[in-house]
Amino acid sequence: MNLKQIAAEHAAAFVEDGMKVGLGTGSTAYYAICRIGERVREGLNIQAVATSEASDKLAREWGIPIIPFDQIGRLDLTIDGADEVDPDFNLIKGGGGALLREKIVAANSDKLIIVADGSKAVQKLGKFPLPVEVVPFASEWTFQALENMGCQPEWRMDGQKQYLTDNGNLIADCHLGAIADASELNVQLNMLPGVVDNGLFVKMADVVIIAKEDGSIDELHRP
Ligand SMILES: O=C[C@H](O)[C@H](O)[C@H](O)COP(=O)(O)O
Repeated sequence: MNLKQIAAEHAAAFVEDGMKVGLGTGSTAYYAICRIGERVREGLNIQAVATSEASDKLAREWGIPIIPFDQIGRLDLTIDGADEVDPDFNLIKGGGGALLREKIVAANSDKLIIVADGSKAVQKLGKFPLPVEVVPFASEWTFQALENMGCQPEWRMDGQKQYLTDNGNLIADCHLGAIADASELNVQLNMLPGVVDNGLFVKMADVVIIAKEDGSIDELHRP
């Protein structure tokens, strides 16, 4: 079993009968969806929402009942991955482009459980380029505004074309280096007209599950 799978399967055990569950996106959340799917096939009764078209498809393949977001109500928990996790439970997410739906689903969850291998645990966020989701209208103007803020943005590409999120928006990956104040940066970015959201999840994670090189697991709970 690889480390992502170890962390994800540990988290899947948090899901109980009757729960409403948010399903994350990415190569770590993948294993959580598969494990939850196995449990559904064994008789676990849950309702779920997915944070991306890819996770929606995977969940349906496993037979996990997917409910439209606006019909499911408050979620008991969401299991998702992250690109970076700091000691204060702040995250960078969106390496897979799903940050907006992930943040909405996380905000609608009683508990956000983050699963990751040890490489994602950092002292300071920012080595991983911070994804910023930008509406296509006036996108070069927004890009310039990000540059003026010193964010060193770079459009995410999909071959020769600009990458498009599930919401039809663009992603500017911002090469920030160590982020001094994630909370302040989160607000500053989201105040820019044209920015839909960014990949900083400030104190949204409740539990962080890290699988380490030796196969052991750190299960950290936000105080
Ligand atoms: O947009 C994608 C998500 O935020 C992912 O959860 C994040 O990028 C981590 O992905 P992975 O588990 O593949 O490293």
